[in-house]
Amino acid sequence: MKIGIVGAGQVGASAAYAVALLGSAREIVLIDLDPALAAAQAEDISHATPFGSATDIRAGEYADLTGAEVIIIAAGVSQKPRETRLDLLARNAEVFRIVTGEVLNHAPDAILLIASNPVDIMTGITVRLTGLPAHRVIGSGTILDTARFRVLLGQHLDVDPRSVHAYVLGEHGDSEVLSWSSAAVGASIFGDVALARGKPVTEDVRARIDVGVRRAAYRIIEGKGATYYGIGAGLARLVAAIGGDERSVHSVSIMTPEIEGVRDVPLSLPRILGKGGVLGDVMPEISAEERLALKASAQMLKDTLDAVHV
Ligand SMILES: NC(=O)C1=CN([C@@H]2O[C@H](COP(=O)(O)OP(=O)(O)OC[C@H]3O[C@@H](n4cnc5c(N)ncnc54)[C@H](O)[C@@H]3O)[C@@H](O)[C@H]2O)C=CC1
Ligand SMILES: CC(=O)C(=O)O
Repeated sequence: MKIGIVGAGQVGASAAYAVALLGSAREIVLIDLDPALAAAQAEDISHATPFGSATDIRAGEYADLTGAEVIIIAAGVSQKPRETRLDLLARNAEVFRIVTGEVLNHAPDAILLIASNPVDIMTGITVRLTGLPAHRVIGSGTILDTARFRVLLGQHLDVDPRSVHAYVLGEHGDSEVLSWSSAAVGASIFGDVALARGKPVTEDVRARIDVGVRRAAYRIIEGKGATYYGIGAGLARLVAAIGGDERSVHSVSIMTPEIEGVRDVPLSLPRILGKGGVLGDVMPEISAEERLALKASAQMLKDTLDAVHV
């Protein structure tokens, strides 16, 4: 499969590196406003391929996207310390006006994977700008928050996070909803396993893990200026799910007709991914408190998107 990545900065390059190691695509084209950066990233990552997979990676122009089945958009500005994701909206909306037009001209049939922040709003804006159906414009949404949640839940129980099934719903951002009520280890309820293993989910444990997930980006950006390895691996995983027509479940963001009474809103729910993009939703049973939080997150995202004029 051929894929394109627009934005060859830290996130775009990390995604390309992860795709090359996982072997989730045969060919990668990297595009950036700064062609020298794209060329340098492509050359550097190509030197990893003998250790990973037979992936051809090169820098290119928009015309080189012809035939790409998936295009990751990671172009634009990123948060500086103390900025929120929503603070990036006006600047990245301008970038997307240019980028989406070029992408559509050269790869009208591609599935778009949006990574730029605020990712839910950028996903909604991309649907508006391109007119593509919702299932083909997929924001990485809460894949990273879900991964952070699973890591911390796994650490709490000393269990492999791949055996922890838990989702973060709603916004990829401050209003996100950690669904504790639907969290599971293997096929058992997380809280029951925690109790049985002598590590109950107390208020303190919940608060520590909530901050660990919700504030992760702020902590990492304070420490090293940006986050990129986690999302890079997550994007490569989504590419594999689509390219391999896996029908695996990931918490990604798409324009959603209705959730908790809020209509036409971009947000994350667990969804089935395959060749055509999003093939369906797998909404977990969640508590009344989580439903209220999800409604508030959805309403905030809807109000923010409605206020954008593109
Ligand atoms: N969805 C998620 O979970 C995450 C999203 N992000 C977001 O990803 C985005 C990229 O972050 P980084 O890679 O760290 O930033 P970066 O600054 O390292 O890279 C952004 C790249 O976009 C390029 N660019 C800007 N305008 C462009 C245009 N018109 N056409 C083509 N390329 C253009 C820049 O030249 C730059 O190389 C940010 O919005 C950031 O907030 C970051 C981490 C996680
Ligand atoms: C930057 C960002 O969105 C994150 O690391 O979650």
